[in-house]
Amino acid sequence: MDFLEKILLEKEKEVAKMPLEKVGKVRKTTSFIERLRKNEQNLQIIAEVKRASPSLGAINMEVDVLNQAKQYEQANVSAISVLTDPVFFKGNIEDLRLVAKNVELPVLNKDFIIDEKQVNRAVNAGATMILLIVAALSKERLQVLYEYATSIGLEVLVEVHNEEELAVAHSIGGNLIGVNNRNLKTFEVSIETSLHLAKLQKSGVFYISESGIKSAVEAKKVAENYRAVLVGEALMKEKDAKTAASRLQVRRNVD
Ligand SMILES: O=C(O)c1ccccc1NCC(=O)[C@H](O)[C@H](O)COP(=O)(O)O
Repeated sequence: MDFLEKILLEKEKEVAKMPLEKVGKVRKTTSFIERLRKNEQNLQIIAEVKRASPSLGAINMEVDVLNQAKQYEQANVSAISVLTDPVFFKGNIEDLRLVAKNVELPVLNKDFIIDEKQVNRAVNAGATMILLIVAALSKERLQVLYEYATSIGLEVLVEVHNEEELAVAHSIGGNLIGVNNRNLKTFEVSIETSLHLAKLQKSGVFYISESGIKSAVEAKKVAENYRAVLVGEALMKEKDAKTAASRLQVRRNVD
């Protein structure tokens, strides 16, 4: 069994116990895509709240979640991602609720979403975006969850890792696609994944490079072909997360 299968097995147990909430309205904010449209010149940041991970174990277990989110906001990031998986990432939905209540920014519920119950819970906690991972869902289920989420006003980041998954993300009409540089089955991380898949980009779609961005060096490598980067570990390990997030907003050479 690979790591992703292990995570999904636990997720099924978690979701089975999760109550079905009646979904409310999506929190109002300038959407993430709107922010990307307005800020083409510099690489935008989705800054993540990530206490721990399956690949690293503890990253920053003592984090003051509100303070971390405020530092991200002061650094002018375009969105905040909150990991809500309790078993492998030591997160929870209350972290997301706290962040969403205290920032104006779009908030991404980063989790392994396999069921509408999780989508409703995300909206009710203040998320404006969810993640759907192509490798975690059948194409049919991906399409159903994508349509459900967008129909209630969420933005959906569709995550891929290879050419086949990218084709699936395009075929379901994904307009916000995240290329994860981390292989979720082996945890291997390579920026080459983003560089390779950049050749297959389509117009009208916003592409984000996820994972393994540690400094302006990696940010510059993807800046030409990607509108934003999703960064967790590098920001969670920094004392001054605001400065660290600001440094990643490199020029994109798009004049
Ligand atoms: O981070 C992991 O170890 C991990 C393992 C298995 C599935 C997902 C995993 N991470 C989720 C993410 O995609 C990252 O948190 C996110 O892209 C930020 O990555 P990084 O900047 O490398 O912390």
